[in-house]
Amino acid sequence: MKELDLRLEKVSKRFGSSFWALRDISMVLPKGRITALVGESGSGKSTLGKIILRLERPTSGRVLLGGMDIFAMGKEYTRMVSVVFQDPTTSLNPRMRVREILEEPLVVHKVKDREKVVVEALQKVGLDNSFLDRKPHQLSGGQRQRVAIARAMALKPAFIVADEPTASLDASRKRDILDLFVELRSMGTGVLLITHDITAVKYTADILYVLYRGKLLEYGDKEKLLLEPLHPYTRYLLDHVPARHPSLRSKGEWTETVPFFDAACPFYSMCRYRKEECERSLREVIVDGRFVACNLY
Ligand SMILES: Nc1ncnc2c1ncn2[C@@H]1O[C@H](COP(=O)(O)OP(=O)(O)OP(=O)(O)O)[C@@H](O)[C@H]1O
Repeated sequence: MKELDLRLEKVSKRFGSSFWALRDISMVLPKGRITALVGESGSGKSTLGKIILRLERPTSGRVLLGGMDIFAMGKEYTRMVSVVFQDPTTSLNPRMRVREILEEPLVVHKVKDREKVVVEALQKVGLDNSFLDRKPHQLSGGQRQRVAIARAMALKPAFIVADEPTASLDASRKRDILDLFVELRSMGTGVLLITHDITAVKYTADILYVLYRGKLLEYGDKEKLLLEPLHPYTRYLLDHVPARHPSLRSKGEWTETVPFFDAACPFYSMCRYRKEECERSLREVIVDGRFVACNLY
């Protein structure tokens, strides 16, 4: 049987007539691994997540699950790939009780023994049965995100896309939620962790993809990448580990050394090491087992 992985093949996404939010993205999400996708605000992370969730269609390229085009698949796809959004306040229906929130996907997919599945899912995220009859406003932020994760886990999906799942939480709650993703990995689930938070990446991820202005600039084994980043943008990103959400940081950190224009390398105008050729062409190479798109290599 073909290995069950999620695979993006040269996925591009254009908004309007000329804005490319994603350019030629190829990536593989293995099962039982946490793959982190990092990049600053506006780099295209959420757009990529939405494409995997079939909420957006790529302008070109393909997304495959176990070799099948996901846009040709039926309802079974939503059973195999589920989602945890950033803000559980908006992603959970305020009128529903926890029981109904957890049951909803089970009803859609005609799962039997729903009560048992619901209770099990709740237990896995560390909440007891007393939560079943509560509504989202009766829960703390951390508990709401636990419920969102329980809902995502209930169908035992092969993959979970988590888009900034800890952004709305304080530091101690963050760690608890990240631990749940680590547990999901041990159960064989593949996780795509979309984040701007390098600390979360350090703590959980196995594989790291670095996205900048819609282009993958570097990816590979997390340990190697954090220890010895190759791309000047990855180095820049790690030197500026955000203490706060990007929207709250001072703009000064992002000074461009020349005005931005559409060079072959999207980091051209920020890069201290740029060469003349970076304006016209960008080399993509494998160095020490990882991918880097940079003319320095
Ligand atoms: N539906 C849309 N129509 C037009 N432009 C869009 C649309 N969705 C996203 N974009 C643009 O695409 C770019 C990438 O957006 P995206 O939300 O994917 O980035 P992101 O890396 O997730 O950022 P953030 O961390 O701020 O959510 C942005 O410039 C955004 O304005």
